[in-house]
Amino acid sequence: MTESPDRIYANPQAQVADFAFNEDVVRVFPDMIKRSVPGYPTIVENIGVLAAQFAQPNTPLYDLGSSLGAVTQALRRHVKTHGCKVIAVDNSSAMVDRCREYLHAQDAMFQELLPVEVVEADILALDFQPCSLVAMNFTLQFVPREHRTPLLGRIRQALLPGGALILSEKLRFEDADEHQLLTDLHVAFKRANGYSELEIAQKRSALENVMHPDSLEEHRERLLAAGFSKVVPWFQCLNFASLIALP
Ligand SMILES: C[S@@+](CC[C@H](N)C(=O)[O-])C[C@H]1O[C@@H](n2cnc3c(N)ncnc32)[C@H](O)[C@@H]1O
Ligand SMILES: O=C(O)C(=O)C[C@]1(C(=O)O)C=C[C@@H](O)C=C1
Repeated sequence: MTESPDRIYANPQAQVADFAFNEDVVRVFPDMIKRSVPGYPTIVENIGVLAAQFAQPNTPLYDLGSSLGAVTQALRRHVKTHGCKVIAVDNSSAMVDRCREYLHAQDAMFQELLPVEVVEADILALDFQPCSLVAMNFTLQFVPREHRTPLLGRIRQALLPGGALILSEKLRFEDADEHQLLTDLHVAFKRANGYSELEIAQKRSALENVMHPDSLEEHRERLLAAGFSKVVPWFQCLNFASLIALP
């Protein structure tokens, strides 16, 4: 599949619109997320590896905010548990359409993959089935803050004993110096991946009203308040981290 380079913010814009997961973003998304999120390929692949340890026979695995299905594909590469299926959910119709195309291509290439259902829906309105794994890879940061604890509570209620939530997020840091250092290093990461100062600045302003990262401490407290018993960080690269939360 051809991968178009992300040039969305390459030219000066009189007014930078709020970031949206629309067709323009869909076209460049694989390139955009790899060049923007330090550790993204490692996180995605290892969500598959971790999921295989938690998946239980005859249960669904959720990929919430699935975008083009990168996590769903990793789940299908690694989870061999009998009777599992993946439910991939996203509320962007542009993402869902392209995700279905990618997954059909994967179906045609490999036999015996877990079945997948791609659902166009708001994860806040989802009726969760009892499940053994939920992955949210850089999705919760786009959910309005007041909806985060109730959503995590519903996920906790749906998780079967022995299951897990894998939650990846951009982090902010409570210590101002630490926050500044890791923000500067993230900018250096984007620069090293070929983004110009203009692209970095315009994307920052596009995300400002749309994406609201929390600190690791806030995540831990919220997950415990939502009923999870244990929160274990398993990955951090600069200001991006992934956690395992156990029911
Ligand atoms: C940064 S992307 C996720 C990347 C993807 N998980 C991956 O690993 O490639 C965030 C996704 O969450 C989706 N999203 C945001 N809020 C949502 C909601 N309330 N319900 C469903 N999907 C949502 C967006 O449409 C977008 O595709
Ligand atoms: O923080 C940034 O600058 C980002 O580009 C992050 C981020 C994300 O974490 O989801 C934001 C939007 C795109 O989906 C890709 C990456």
